Amino acid sequence: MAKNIKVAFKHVSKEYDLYQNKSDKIKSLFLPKSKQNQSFWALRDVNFNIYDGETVGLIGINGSGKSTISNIMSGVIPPTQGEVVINGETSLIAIAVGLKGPLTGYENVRLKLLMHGLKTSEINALMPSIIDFADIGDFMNQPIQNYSSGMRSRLGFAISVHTDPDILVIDEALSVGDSTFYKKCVDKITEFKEAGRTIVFVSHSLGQMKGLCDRIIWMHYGQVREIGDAQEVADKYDEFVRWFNGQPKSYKKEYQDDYKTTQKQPQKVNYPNPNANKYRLSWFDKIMMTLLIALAIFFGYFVGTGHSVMGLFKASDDRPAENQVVKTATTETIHIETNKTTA
Ligand SMILES: Nc1ncnc2c1ncn2[C@@H]1O[C@H](COP(=O)(O)OP(=O)(O)OP(=O)(O)O)[C@@H](O)[C@H]1O
Repeated sequence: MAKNIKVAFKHVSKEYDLYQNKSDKIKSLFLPKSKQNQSFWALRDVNFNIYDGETVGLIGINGSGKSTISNIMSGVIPPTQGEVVINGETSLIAIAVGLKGPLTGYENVRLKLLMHGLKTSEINALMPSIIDFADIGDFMNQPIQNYSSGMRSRLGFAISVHTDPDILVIDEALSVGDSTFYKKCVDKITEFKEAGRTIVFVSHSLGQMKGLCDRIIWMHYGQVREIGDAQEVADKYDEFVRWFNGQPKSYKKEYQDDYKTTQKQPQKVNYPNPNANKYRLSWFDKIMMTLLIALAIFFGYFVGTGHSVMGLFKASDDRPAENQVVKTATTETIHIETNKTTA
């Protein structure tokens, strides 16, 4: 029987612009691509399918593109080129994604579940179970910017598993929890697997990968190096890491620099993203953005300096003469001083 594809990456590439400063970033919205800064291809021509009910691991050294894939898969960022097909609803659990720092634990739960389309009554019904799973006590009332990474992960995991997703993407979220929480998460993942859900798992831990995954995708500097049986790919990756760690420092640097340089070079073959127009800014959007930025600077100036906007519209004759202003200020100062002395 043919397996149903849950996630398909077809010639997917992701380009990031390497900005020197914030103003470069704003300028890039308006400049043609040819005049912009250097770019970096975090993913190049990535192809894979993930099937219904599979648990697939993403492995690779730092910067190899694992989180870029998990973010594209979860709709957090768009691909630059190629096509991504997702058959179902994805829920991403990652330490740095999806939770809003200034909001409390409770507020984050409500916000995330509302975004998943749940009604208030459904959220209220799920709340006790989420609180129980996260097990962070009174911290539920605190803004999550005060949480440790383990606590964020607990809350993120608790929320995501209660959204009942078709595809669960877990990006390094297990690596920061303590062993009790880890066990709880693994039990939940096993429950998901047994229920036939699809899981994508990003981790640096080969032990976790071998224990939980059916297949592994090994990413290497933005490209797929191997896809296959979890045990086999994990062993090959382990062998590579051991080999690499055994190399002299100068060789390691040369190896890394060579790949990074290649990642800065333009694409040789371009595969269009069929959904690109969904993400592209139209000229209308650009004009509206310019107007909004101009208005923000305009009002920001008045808020920052304490001047009144109405002052702009006053006839110049109505404005007090310079010496008059000085006189008023002096009178006020004397008045305040007098009050202070009498008090
Ligand atoms: N916003 C960005 N702007 C520029 N480069 C970026 C951006 N985000 C990621 N990158 C680069 O893209 C590459 C892939 O990053 P990604 O976070 O996907 O790697 P990773 O495999 O998840 O790494 P790690 O194991 O360290 O989490 C890295 O070289 C990173 O520096």
